[in-house]
Amino acid sequence: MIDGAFARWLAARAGQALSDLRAEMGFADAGALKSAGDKVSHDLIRTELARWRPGDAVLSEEDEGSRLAWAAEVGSGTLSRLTADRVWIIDPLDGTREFSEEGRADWAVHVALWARNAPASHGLVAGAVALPVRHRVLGTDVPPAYPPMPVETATVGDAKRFRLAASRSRPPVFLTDFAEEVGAQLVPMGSAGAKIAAVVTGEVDAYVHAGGQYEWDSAAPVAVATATGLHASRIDGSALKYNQADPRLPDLLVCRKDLASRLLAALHRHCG
Ligand SMILES: Nc1ncnc2c1ncn2[C@@H]1O[C@H](COP(=O)(O)O)[C@@H](OP(=O)(O)O)[C@H]1O
Ligand SMILES: [Mg+2]
Repeated sequence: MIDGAFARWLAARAGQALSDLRAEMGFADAGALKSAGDKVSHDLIRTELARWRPGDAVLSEEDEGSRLAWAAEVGSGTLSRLTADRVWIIDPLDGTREFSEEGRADWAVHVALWARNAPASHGLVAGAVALPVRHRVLGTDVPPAYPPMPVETATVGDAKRFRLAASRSRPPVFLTDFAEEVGAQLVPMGSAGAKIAAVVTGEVDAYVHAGGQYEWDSAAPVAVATATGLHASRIDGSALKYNQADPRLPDLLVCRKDLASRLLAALHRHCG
């Protein structure tokens, strides 16, 4: 199976396991549901990668020391992903908080493949984002149409207003001022994958994040977004880089290409 189709299959399987877990455990103990979700999805993805892509390295949010490995291991040269030609960058459950809240659909499974000799600047050659509650998997194997087809926003009252997705729990500090300047209506949402998927499908026009994130939070959705033709970059306009020694990737902008220069200029004024 080619990598894009494999990523779709894997994200869908993990998403199904997470939906089953939610149905089994219910929502009475949010902490237990979050921990079980992270573990069930991580274990499933790790097992299938070991079985079907045994020669590839893996960077998963749920690996022990995933956030700190760069500090401890880079010096000793033991971090195998840094010399590997192919690295799967995985967030087994993005939007863990929302996963544990009944009725919410803004959580996702991220599966991305980084390759050393990739033509794209970010190095991502395949990716899939599963949105289990929506029974949808977005993937690079069948990139969604570009430009996105905006959905009806009539219920919001101002259908033409620019819609900007941002974290509902940790939005950038400059977000309110920035939104005001660009005339955007804020759409708070959980999960980086769900927010980038909302840009891909046209539910929102852009997603801005700053203040902290890791490679696994954005790799798969950025792979899909760029495969469709969307703009994805750091908020200073520089390229998103993956499989770096330090997996922190604290900010990003995803939007249609025609909006990018205006939004980057405004971002520069607010945080440059
Ligand atoms: N300031 C921050 N520092 C580190 N991670 C952050 C962050 N803000 C958001 N994230 C991570 O980015 C993902 C999307 O966040 P949000 O829902 O707030 O937009 C979440 O991933 P996980 O759910 O996989 O932990 C969250 O942990
Ligand atoms: Mg995440």
